[in-house]
Amino acid sequence: MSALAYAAERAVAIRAVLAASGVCQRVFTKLVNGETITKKDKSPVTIADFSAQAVVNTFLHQSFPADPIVGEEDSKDLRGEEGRVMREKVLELANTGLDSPLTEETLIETIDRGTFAGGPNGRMWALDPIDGTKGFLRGEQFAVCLALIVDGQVQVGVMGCPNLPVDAKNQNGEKGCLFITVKGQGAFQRNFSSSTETPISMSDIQSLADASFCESVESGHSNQSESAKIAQLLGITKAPVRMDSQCKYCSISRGDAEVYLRLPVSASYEEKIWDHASGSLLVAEAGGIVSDVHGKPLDFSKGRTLATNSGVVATHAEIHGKVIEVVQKVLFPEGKL
Ligand SMILES: Nc1ncnc2c1ncn2[C@@H]1O[C@H](COP(=O)(O)O)[C@@H](O)[C@H]1OP(=O)(O)O
Ligand SMILES: [Mg+2]
Ligand SMILES: [Mg+2]
Ligand SMILES: [Mg+2]
Repeated sequence: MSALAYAAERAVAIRAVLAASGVCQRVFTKLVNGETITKKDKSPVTIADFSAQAVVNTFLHQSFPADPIVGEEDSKDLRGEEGRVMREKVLELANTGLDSPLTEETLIETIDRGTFAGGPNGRMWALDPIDGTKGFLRGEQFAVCLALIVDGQVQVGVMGCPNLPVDAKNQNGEKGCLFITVKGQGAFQRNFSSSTETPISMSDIQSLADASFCESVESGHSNQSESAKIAQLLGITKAPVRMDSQCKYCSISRGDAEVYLRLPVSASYEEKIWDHASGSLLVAEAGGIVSDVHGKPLDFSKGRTLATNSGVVATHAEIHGKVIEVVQKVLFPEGKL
């Protein structure tokens, strides 16, 4: 029997994401204010973001040394005397997730392997070492997200969600789950505590009146007043589930909610490929459709951002057309684009 496509990449991605998730979990209880830097775009970054990127990049380099990486973080804030305190903490933390320790020098080099510009040709990994840093800092949802993109198509996606209950019906039960997908091979969940994988699929509700939708906690990331109007027009009566990070893609993929809306807040913000690559393949493999607000597929071949897309609409395949129709009506009432 021939091995399944991308079996090696899948296995390495799982090991890398589990190791990086462990690093994030270990640091959480020890984080203090001074260990958070505010980036140029006003978003926070912590020692855990840098360390998780170093850990994943190390695993990728060991197994696929020729593959470029599009990673969110770079080492700028860790360099020189100014970055010394942060650099030492990142090094110590990253090495808790690695068998062969990095040095200060190899740490910087490893993090900066994530600076690839992306594009339409060949293999590349897209990495968000912590997606939803604000959720991470609040002790709520965040995800370590890794995807393999080949010629602009996402082929493998693995997401680690340390704070996500393994069963949404038991919010106080075990937490920490991994979501795994390979194009054409389905969507799976396993718990951090076991290697048994369970197939997952979206819920195929017949009536939108029974549906619930999820969206960002941050009103600056998604237009929540417009999503409320859309929900009302669709006949959705349940309150939205607000959650940080690509855990939203994971939640709808296993049927916790039916619709994920991410409506543009400003025309100038371009979504990053690492924020959507793994999650969008998971939803597609679980029976859903992911598009932008115009119904256009997300295009991962344009560089580090989804430059030709606007927002995200992810739903079960059966209701996607209807949801896009209403999204268009609310966002573009005059039919203007
Ligand atoms: N202005 C913005 N609009 C949309 N998304 C943003 C914006 N600023 C940062 N993000 C990114 O949105 C994602 C969080 O989405 P959500 O709000 O759905 O949890 C993160 O990837 C976050 O980056 P980061 O990875 O640094 O946390
Ligand atoms: Mg960030
Ligand atoms: Mg992110
Ligand atoms: Mg991030």
